[in-house]
Amino acid sequence: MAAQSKLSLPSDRSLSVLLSRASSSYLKHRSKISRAVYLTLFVALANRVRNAVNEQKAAAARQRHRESSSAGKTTAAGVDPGRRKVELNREFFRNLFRLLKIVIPGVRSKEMRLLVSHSVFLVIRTLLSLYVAELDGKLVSALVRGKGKDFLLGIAWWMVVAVPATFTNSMARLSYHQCKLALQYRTRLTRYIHDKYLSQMTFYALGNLDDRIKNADQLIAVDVSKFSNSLAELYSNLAKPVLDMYIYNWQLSRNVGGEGLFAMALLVQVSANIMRVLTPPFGKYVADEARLEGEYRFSHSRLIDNSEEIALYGGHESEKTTLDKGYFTLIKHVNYILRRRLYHGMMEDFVIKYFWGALGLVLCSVPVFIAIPGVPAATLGDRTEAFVTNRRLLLSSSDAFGRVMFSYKEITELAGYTSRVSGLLDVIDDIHRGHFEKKLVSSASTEANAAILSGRGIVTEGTDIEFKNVPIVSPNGDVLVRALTFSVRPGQHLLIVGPNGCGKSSLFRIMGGLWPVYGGEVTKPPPEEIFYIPQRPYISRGSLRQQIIYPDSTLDMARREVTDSDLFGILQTVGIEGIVTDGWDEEREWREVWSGGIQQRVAMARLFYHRPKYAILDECTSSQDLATEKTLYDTVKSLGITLITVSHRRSLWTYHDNILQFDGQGGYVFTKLDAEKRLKLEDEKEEIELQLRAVPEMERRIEELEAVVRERMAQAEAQAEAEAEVEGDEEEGFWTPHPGTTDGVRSPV
Ligand SMILES: Nc1ncnc2c1ncn2[C@@H]1O[C@H](COP(=O)(O)OP(=O)(O)OP(=O)(O)O)[C@@H](O)[C@H]1O
Repeated sequence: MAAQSKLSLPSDRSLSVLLSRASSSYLKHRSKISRAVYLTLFVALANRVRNAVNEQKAAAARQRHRESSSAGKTTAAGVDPGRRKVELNREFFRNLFRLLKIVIPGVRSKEMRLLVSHSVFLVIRTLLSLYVAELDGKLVSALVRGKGKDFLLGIAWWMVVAVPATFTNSMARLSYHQCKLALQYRTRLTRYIHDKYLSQMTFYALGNLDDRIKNADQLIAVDVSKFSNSLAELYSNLAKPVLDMYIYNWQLSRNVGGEGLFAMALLVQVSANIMRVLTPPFGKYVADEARLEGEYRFSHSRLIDNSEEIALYGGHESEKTTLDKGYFTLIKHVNYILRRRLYHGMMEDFVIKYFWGALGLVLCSVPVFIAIPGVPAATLGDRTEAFVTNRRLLLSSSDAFGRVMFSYKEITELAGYTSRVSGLLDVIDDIHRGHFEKKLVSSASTEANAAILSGRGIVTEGTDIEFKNVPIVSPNGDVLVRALTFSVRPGQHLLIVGPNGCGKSSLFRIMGGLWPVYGGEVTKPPPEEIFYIPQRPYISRGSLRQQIIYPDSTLDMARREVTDSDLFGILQTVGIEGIVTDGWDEEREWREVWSGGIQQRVAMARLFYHRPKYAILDECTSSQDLATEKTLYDTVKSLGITLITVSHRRSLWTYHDNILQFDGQGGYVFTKLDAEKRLKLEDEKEEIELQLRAVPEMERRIEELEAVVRERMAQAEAQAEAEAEVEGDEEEGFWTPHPGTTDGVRSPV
């Protein structure tokens, strides 16, 4: 300190002379030095760009090599989006640009207006800060020189400037613009995703036919929001410091000389590069954390969805283990990130606050120590003013630079969210193109199955339902039936039977367009002409009316000219008019209010409301007694609806004309169904089966009886032999006393 204060004294002539000589020689060669410095900078920059391009080319080549070695298994996304590598590379910028186009759709959009007004406030704020820095210098200078009037005037002006400065500060600062922007981004992105997610049955395919996305709900509800916040925050945290850096440094370079500033910038750049190398991949950490959060949340929602079953099984301990495991995996990861952040924060603090702070002070001292020739020596007041202004500028500039540096962490976090959200969009687009990716089970790996899986069938619209050589393939790649051919014409009711898991419901999934058609030809009427009632009735949210007309809206109902009293009539038909207690607008959690049987009848009521051409009834009356089932089926037929029924109940045979019978081994029979004849045959068959079932018991009884007979025969033989022996003895004059007798009386044998 002592040495420094000594150096700064103007009386230290020798040093001043030395410095002024150095500076005059520096000024003499200033333009040459500048040229050399800028040339060096340019060469360094060009080298960095060339290296970056080479790196990208090498990465692309590596990626191509990876893709070609796993041909046929890659997707548009390439890697499982939940786990793909998160880096600040070309892919990140491509993805970010794609999302930016969604969240800021045009120059006239609301988001653009918000961004522009935000930016304007940011510029005004920086210019005002610049002005305040100068004012501060003048005030301190007036203080040092003892100029009271100047000082008071300065203070008054300071207060005047404070009014617009405060307003711009609060407008430019985070809260208002940033939150508004984040909300706008989220709305745009959510709408965009909802449009795609709920079109072409994508929500079904994402969960059932493709396993690249694990928790789509988490991605849409949480990650989109985090991405939007992160993007809005980044603009505030990056745009302002970059602008500050530019303006402050420009002003500083005017005050202290461009080369000094450049030298300092070079040092800062080197240390920043070192820091960047040492910065952990926070983007990947964030993406992993979001994935683990999703998995943990999903375990909880599964517990809630199946609470009754789990409670009845007494499965709470097993569920607790699953939940604990999910939670601790997440927490372990969060703790790991925290530790990495701690070390990284310490390094950042040291470099940015202390090392760069010291560099800044050295820079501020330039005009103090170096007297510029031709320029009159500065007075103490001038030097103070210059120092205070420069120091303020420098503090703001280094603060801005620090924030740019810190924002690297935020950028990597944004990269994490960008990767997850764009991963979801990639997979959705892929599904829309008809490309699915799912880990196939072993049976799918046979060549014959692979050939079926690689094919695609034809789907056409018609009045009948017809399948010609269509394979039924499960999403796991299991070929349930190689080539199925059958047809349903209006009025020709079809019954489908077969063992569990043979592919009965899968047929409807293909018919409904949920599963791809891997071959053959499918003809089917437009979707609105087929109504499907599944095994488990779906009860939606909303009013009682909405339950009956689902998926129609009340507007559709009005368009169909159906009234509430018509609905009541339908409920009477299915025998549940009692559920209307508080009017049609009553809203409750109907799934919990109604029993399974009532839910099935509500599903049938929907069918009577929609009155389609074809009704697919997939075991949907299993909880009904025979009399109710009869009423329901009679009503369906009386409405002219053609039935396609899956049921094991013989009582339903009489309602059908054709039968499609699967054997569960990949074979099937499609034929006319003469219910009466078939029932008779079935009765006879059952009788014979009953008799056959008794055969083993009869055989066992025969064996038992044979054993008894054999035993009796053996006993009789033994007795005969004994008698023969006794007779022989008598003839020879011997007699044997009978046991228990002593009188020598002969006992009869
Ligand atoms: N989303 C899915 N992902 C993977 N495999 C599936 C999926 N849905 C069904 N499967 C499989 O397809 C096969 C046929 O199922 P399907 O539901 O068609 O049987 P089903 O004949 O209707 O049986 P059930 O009489 O028990 O209802 C089963 O092995 C089943 O595991």
